[in-house]
Amino acid sequence: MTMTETVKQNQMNAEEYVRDIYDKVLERNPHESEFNQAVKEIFDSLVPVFAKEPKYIEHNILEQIVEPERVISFRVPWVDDNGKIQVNRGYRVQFNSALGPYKGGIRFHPSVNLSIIKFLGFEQIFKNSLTGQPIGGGKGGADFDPKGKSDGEIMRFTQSFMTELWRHIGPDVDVPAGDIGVGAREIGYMFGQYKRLRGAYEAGVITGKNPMVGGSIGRKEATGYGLVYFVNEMLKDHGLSLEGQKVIVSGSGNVSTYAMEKAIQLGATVVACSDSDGYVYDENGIDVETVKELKEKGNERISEYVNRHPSATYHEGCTGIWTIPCDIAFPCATQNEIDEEAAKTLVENGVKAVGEGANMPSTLEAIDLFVESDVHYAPAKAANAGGVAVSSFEMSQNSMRLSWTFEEVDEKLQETMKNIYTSCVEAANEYGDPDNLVLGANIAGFVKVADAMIAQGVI
Ligand SMILES: NC(=O)C1=CN([C@@H]2O[C@H](COP(=O)(O)OP(=O)(O)OC[C@H]3O[C@@H](n4cnc5c(N)ncnc54)[C@H](O)[C@@H]3O)[C@@H](O)[C@H]2O)C=CC1
Ligand SMILES: O=C(O)CCC(=O)C(=O)O
Repeated sequence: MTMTETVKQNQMNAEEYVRDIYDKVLERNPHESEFNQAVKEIFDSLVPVFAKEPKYIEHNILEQIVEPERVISFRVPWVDDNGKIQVNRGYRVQFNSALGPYKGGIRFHPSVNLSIIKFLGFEQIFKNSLTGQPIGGGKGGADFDPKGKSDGEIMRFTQSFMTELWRHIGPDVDVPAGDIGVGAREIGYMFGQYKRLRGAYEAGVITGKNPMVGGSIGRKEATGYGLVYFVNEMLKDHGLSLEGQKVIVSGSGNVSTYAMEKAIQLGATVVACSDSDGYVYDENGIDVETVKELKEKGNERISEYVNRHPSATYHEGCTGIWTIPCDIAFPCATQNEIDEEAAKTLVENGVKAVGEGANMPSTLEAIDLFVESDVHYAPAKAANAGGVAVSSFEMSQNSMRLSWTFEEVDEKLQETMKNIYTSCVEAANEYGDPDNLVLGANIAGFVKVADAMIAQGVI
C-alpha cells in the first residue's frame, strides 16, 4: 500500500471501530440518554486519534473505557420529621481507576438516575486526567430532594447514605466530594458518619470539607474561579479580556456564585443569574453578596433578590435567561440547559464566548453550533476542572497533615487552569483543528488515560 492508501485505510478503520463500539453502547444502555450523549461527544473527537494511533484499536480501549469498573446501587432509608419512613435510591459509579483512586462528586437531586450518574462519572475520567493530578473518575448521588428539608432530615438522610457508601470508599480507593445539592454541610455529615463507622479519622476520604475539619481553603471558590481563569486564558489568546464584558451566569449555587464573583473582580458586569424557578436581571450588575446571603446562608429562592434590589426584575422560567443579549455566557446550573434554540439565540445576540461551569450544559446540537460559529467555546470537562483539581490538592494536604493558605491554593489553581488550556490548544493544533477546544479537551484527556490503561494490562 502507498502512504496515502495506508492513511485512508487507517481513517476508515478508525471510523468503523468508533461506530461499532458506539452501537454496542446504545445496545447495552438503551435507556441512558444522558450517558449516551456524553459518550457520543467524546467518541466523535477520537476518530483522528485512532486513525493516527491504531494501538488504541488493537487494545480495544473504547469498549473497556465505556464500561464502568463497578456500579453500586443501594437503598437509602431514613425517617422524616413526621416520623414517616422514606426510601431513596443511592448510587456510586466507580468508572475508571487507571490514573488513581476514583474521584468525583455526590449529587442529591430528584432527577438523579443511573444514566445521569454514569454520564457524570464518564466525563469525570477525562476531566480528572486533564488536571494532571493522580485521580481516576467516579460519581455518585441519590434521587433525594433537599429542597424544603429540615437540617435534621438532611443529616439523617446523609448519614443513611454513608452507612452503605462507607464500605466502598477510602483515601486510596474512592474519594467523593460535593455536586448539586451537596455542599460543606452535607460533606461534614458524610465525613462524620464515615469516621464513626470506620473508627478512624481518615481526612482524605472525602473532599470539600469545611477547613476546620481538614478541608482545603479555596475549594469552595475553586470551580467558579477556575472557570473564569480558563475563559480569561482563552480570551487573552484572542486579544480579548473580561474587562467591560456583559456576562450572564445561570444558576445561583456554588459554581455560579464564585464564577460571578471572579468575573466581577476581573472587570465584567454580571447582569443575570437564575435558579430552577426563574432568573433575575439587573443591567447595573448583580450583587453577589446578596446572592450568597440568599443561597449560601439562607435557603431562599432567587426571586427574593428583587425585594432587596428594586432595580432588578424577576422572570419566571429557567430558559429565558439565554435570551438576554450578552458578551459571555456561563452556564453553571445543570445538564442540557442550553439547547439548539438557546444556542442560536445567544449566537444571534452576538455572544463572544461561552464557558461551561455545569457538566454537559449544552446539547450536542448546541455544541455543534458554537463550534461552527465564531464563538470561543470552553467545554465543561476542561473549563470546570478547577474544583476537582483543588479537591486533589485537599487530598495532598490531608496526606501531609498541613494546610495551604488561600493564596497558595489560588496560585496553584491558576497554574492548573492555564496548563489545562494549553493542553487543549496543543491537542487541537496537533489534530489540525486549532481553536476547537472540544476536540482538544477530549483528546488530551483521553490519551493519558488510554496509555495508563494499556500500561496496566487487561484488568
Ligand atoms: N460543585 C463543584 O465543585 C462542581 C460542580 N459542577 C457542576 O456545576 C453545576 C452546578 O453545581 P453546583 O453549583 O455545585 O450545585 P448547587 O446545588 O450549589 O447549585 C445548583 C444551582 O443550579 C440551579 N438550578 C438547577 N436546575 C436549574 C435549571 N434547570 N435552571 C436554572 N438553574 C437551575 C439551582 O437552583 C442552584 O442554584 C452542576 O452541573 C455540577 O455537576 C462541575 C464541577 C465541579
Ligand atoms: O471535587 C471533586 O472531587 C469532584 C467535583 C465534581 O464532581 C466535578 O468536577 O464535576
